[in-house]
Amino acid sequence: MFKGLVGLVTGGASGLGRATVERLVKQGGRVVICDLPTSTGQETAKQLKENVAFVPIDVTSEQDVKNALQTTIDKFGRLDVVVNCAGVATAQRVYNFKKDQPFDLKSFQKTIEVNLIGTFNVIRLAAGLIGKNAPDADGQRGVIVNTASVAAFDGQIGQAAYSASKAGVVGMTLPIARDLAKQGIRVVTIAPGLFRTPMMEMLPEPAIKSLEASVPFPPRLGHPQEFALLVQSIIQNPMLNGETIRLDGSIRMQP
Ligand SMILES: CC(=O)CC(=O)SCCNC(=O)CCNC(=O)[C@H](O)C(C)(C)COP(=O)(O)OP(=O)(O)OC[C@H]1O[C@@H](n2cnc3c(N)ncnc32)[C@H](O)[C@@H]1OP(=O)(O)O
Ligand SMILES: NC(=O)C1=CN([C@@H]2O[C@H](COP(=O)(O)OP(=O)(O)OC[C@H]3O[C@@H](n4cnc5c(N)ncnc54)[C@H](O)[C@@H]3O)[C@@H](O)[C@H]2O)C=CC1
Repeated sequence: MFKGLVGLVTGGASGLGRATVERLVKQGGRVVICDLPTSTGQETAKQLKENVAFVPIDVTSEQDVKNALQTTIDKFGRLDVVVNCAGVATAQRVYNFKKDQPFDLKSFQKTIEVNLIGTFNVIRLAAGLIGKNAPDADGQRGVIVNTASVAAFDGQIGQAAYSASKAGVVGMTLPIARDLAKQGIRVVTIAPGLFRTPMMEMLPEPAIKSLEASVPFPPRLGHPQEFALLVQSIIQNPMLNGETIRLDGSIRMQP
């Protein structure tokens, strides 16, 4: 189905990103995994064999992302799809009155830096490469998929930084889609609910259980493969553009 397609997946060593890499490869695509040097990207690429390459990057670095794009060209000759999954989760009260301590500003900045600015950094540099593709019969040159979160809309206590970063991703989706429309590049954001990944497993099990029980249907955490399935649908459906899609079993998170 994706024979000839070349993808670049940030955060591709783990969780939702990894499931996306696996699906793209299973459908015949070739993929560059971009993740931190400390991640399991190298092992993941080895397991998935010759159609996958790993480039250690920090998404916030211009030089790192340029290197990843150069490797994509050197190894696979083109770039059709970017999936931005790299992200970090933080939880802290705006002011901890028990400890008389304000939210750590560096932590707020880091969350915005990785989740919002990192996503934008990858989009702005990758767009230049995707835009060089010859257009298909519909005029399309490629697709960019971003990952926000339902926390962009109903963030819980402690999620000020995380929600702000993800709301930024939602907010820039339409203007970037409009901006890149002339070039035939679509931009779509997924806002996942709760998915069982290493990020989610950082929460204490009782918190996971209570969150799980608050999903109307199906009353469970999502499987990363279900995220990857939506990425595939977005790539396949040319009318999806400039939109954020919630993928959440209709959860609306409580305070
Ligand atoms: C990854 C994704 O993209 C998907 C998601 O967003 S999944 C949702 C993730 N949610 C989170 O990460 C929640 C983050 N928040 C927290 O972990 C904690 O609120 C916190 C660590 C920031 C603060 O903890 P704390 O200051 O120790 O608060 P704590 O003493 O536990 O609780 C204080 C009060 O707030 C309530 N509370 C704290 N966290 C809560 C929560 N997540 N939901 C509901 N109530 C909460 C407690 O019930 C308690 O209530 P009362 O004292 O009024 O009875
Ligand atoms: N798991 C969930 O329930 C949800 C996850 N999300 C979002 O989905 C995305 C993927 O999350 P998960 O797979 O759950 O988490 P994960 O923690 O399993 O994977 C995130 C990956 O991003 C990488 N990463 C972090 N900072 C990076 C940086 N600066 N540069 C390059 N790579 C970096 C990590 O090394 C890791 O491999 C994140 O953006 C997250 O915020 C959104 C909603 C729900």
